[in-house]
Amino acid sequence: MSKLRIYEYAKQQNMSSKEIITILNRVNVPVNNHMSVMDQEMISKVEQHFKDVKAKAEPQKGDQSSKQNGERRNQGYMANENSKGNPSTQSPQAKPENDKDYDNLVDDRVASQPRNERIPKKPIPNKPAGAKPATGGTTGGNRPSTTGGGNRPGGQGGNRPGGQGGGNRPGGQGGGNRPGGQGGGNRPGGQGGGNRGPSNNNRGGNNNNRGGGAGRGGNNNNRGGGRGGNQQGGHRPAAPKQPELPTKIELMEALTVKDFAKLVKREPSEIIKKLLFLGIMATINNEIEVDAMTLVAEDYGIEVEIKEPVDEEAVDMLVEEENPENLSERSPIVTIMGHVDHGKTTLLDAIRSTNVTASEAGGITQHIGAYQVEIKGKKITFLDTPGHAAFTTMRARGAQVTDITILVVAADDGVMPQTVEAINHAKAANVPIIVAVNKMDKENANPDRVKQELTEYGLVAEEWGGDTIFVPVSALKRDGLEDILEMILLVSEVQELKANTDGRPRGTVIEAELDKGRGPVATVLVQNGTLRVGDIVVAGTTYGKVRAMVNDRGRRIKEAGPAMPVEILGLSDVPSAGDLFVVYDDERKASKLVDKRVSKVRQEAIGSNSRVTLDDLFKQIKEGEIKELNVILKADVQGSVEALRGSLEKIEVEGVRVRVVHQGVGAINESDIILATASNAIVIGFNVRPQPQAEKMADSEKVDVRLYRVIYNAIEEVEAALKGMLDPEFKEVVLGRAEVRQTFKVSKVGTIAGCMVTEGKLVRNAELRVIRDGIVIFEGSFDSLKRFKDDAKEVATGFECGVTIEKFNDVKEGDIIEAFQMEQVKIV
Ligand SMILES: Nc1nc2c(ncn2[C@@H]2O[C@H](COP(=O)(O)OP(=O)(O)OP(=O)(O)O)[C@@H](O)[C@H]2O)c(=O)[nH]1
Repeated sequence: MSKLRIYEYAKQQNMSSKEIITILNRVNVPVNNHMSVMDQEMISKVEQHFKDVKAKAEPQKGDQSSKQNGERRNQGYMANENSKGNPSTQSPQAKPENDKDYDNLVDDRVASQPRNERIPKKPIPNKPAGAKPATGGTTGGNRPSTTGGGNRPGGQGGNRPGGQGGGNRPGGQGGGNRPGGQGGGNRPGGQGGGNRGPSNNNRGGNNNNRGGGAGRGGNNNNRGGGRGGNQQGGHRPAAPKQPELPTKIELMEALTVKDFAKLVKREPSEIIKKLLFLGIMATINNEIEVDAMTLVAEDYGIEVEIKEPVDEEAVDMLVEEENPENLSERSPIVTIMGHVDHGKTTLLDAIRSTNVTASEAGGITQHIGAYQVEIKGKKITFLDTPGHAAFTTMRARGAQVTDITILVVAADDGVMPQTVEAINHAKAANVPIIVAVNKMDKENANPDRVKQELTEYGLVAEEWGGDTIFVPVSALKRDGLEDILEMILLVSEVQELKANTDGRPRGTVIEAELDKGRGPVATVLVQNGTLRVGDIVVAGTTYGKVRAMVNDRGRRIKEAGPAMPVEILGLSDVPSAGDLFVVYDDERKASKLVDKRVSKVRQEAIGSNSRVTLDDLFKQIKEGEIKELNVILKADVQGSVEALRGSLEKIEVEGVRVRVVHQGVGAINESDIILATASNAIVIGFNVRPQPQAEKMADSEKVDVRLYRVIYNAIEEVEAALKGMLDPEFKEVVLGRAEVRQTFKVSKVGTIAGCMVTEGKLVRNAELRVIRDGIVIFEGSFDSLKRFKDDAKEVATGFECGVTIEKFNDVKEGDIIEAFQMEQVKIV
């Protein structure tokens, strides 16, 4: 029995850990908790204690239960020890001492014990009805009969957990004198009075007055008696049978009381009671920690296995360690970045149309967010979303897709702000940069100036002693394209890019949209393994079976290996750009994971929505903390949403920023407008239109909906709008004046100025100033404005009123109170 822990021993004894701990404390062996190890000596002491109690009890009652096997002895022990409920049949010494805690514990244990758990498995002879509680006595059902002790030979009490309560309740002692006892005598069951016990006992002398109660007792007992034989005495037919407890449960993280109750197949109220006993106040929807759940479960005798919570997100992110033997070379994935108009799109298009993969030549180019080209028998994958916005968004989502960055700098323009940003992004992501000095065909092209300027950012050309590759190109004339591609291959060789074609397929969503005919369509970039039609894919908050795959030439394919961009059909919803995807073997597991993610996202959304209120916005603006333009963003594809969001959120006009409160793919609908009203937002649609209903609603709610087809225009307009939001000009408007005719000092209120409004009106919510002899002596707000005894919102010329001023009591007769407010100057 080495290393036997208390909870294990308790289980063996069919007792709760707490009971054993209590007994150990009583025999002067202090222990910490249910996990404490019990040595042989401790076990002996506990067993000796059982024996002592049994020995004390036996002479008094020929209790059968006490002769039962060890499994039940605790109950026999409890019952006997507490059966002082019937002084006439039991010796008061049966309970060794008056240990209040102990009694409570026992009482609690009994009260909360699931009946079927504690009922002896063997039939108990000669105990037909008495063993069960009267049907009518619900309480009796749960805490047996205790009382029973009173009417029946205590021994029976001993057989059932129920038998014990009497000891705890003073009423129990009355048992002997109660009619219940008589009832028992009259009835076949004999013990019926006992069963009704709890209520009778508790009420002591009331019993005698409650003939009805006694009568019920009798009935119950009769019934009980009738069934007793069949039911082998120990069980109670009347009480609804509780479902069987699980033998083992797994706990991983905090659960609500409701969920935990479900897990252990018990009523939440019962769990709440048990928690209370542990000193934990919880309601049905409160979460309870694993520790508390363990204690409760063990109290039920349920084995608990604690599992480390598995962070599915982390599992997804985890790129399994691949055996180097299984790895093979893969193509590089390239992103093109650079300043506006420096030729990113032209370069991407030029490369695509001149270097299509040999096998795909002839196919019709399709925009799927990425494409592959071939040079010297090797492939290169280009992400088709130029600009660092998309790149950063993906990176922010944990997607490290890019292996190499092509930084496009126009030779006639040189380094510009977005060139610098692009450099910083690439550096932050640790991605090597190849500089494409574009527009070399232009007369004023000055590649040396570009090289010179870039040295400032740590990009030093090889010929100048650095290690950055500069390639002069003309995207327009398609010059230097091969050079660029060769350089990409060169850099990627150094990088030794590898993947396992047979590994678990995983990768990143490049863009996604909802296609009217095809449903959610996502372009994914496979980064490891081989994605096949029929695979079950989880991507962000969506999943599904890959129904079909289409490559960048619009051809249907069956499988896609590493570094291959492919459009997939079959997802249940539209994922977001930058979402990682992983293939799962089990569809159920996939759906469970997605459910979890969806509810997490929803909760986050609720959290953020609650912040998007006008009140809050006003507060923030008033406090000068943040000034924001709230925006709801809708676009045709996820890629545009992300790109637009990235750019918008970078705009900052003198401290005023854009905050995207909601974004999505698809038409602008009514719920967008409702959200816009609630959050005082404007709606930006990119390549989408509002639905007719939404348009109407926007009109009536005066929501500003702006539609664009060019990202740049959207950004420009928003910038302008933000400028309009810069601190508006205010001017003061005097609303009225009043003369103080009299003052009254009232304790707790302060000075009340009795006034006569001489000009305009006084307005309760306006600001005020106190003017004495032409000098402003105080500026503040009204504390109260009254007409006679009633609060007034405003008081007009010619009327008297009472005014108290916030934080100012020094008002005097003859003072002028001027009410004013600040009004925004409208810029026309
Ligand atoms: N002369 C010349 N013009 C070029 C070259 N490459 C691009 N252009 C022109 O430069 C302008 C901008 O080119 P884009 O490819 O749209 O530039 P971009 O960087 O993609 O611009 P944004 O999408 O606005 O960020 C277009 O008018 C192109 O025709 C080039 O090599 N030579």
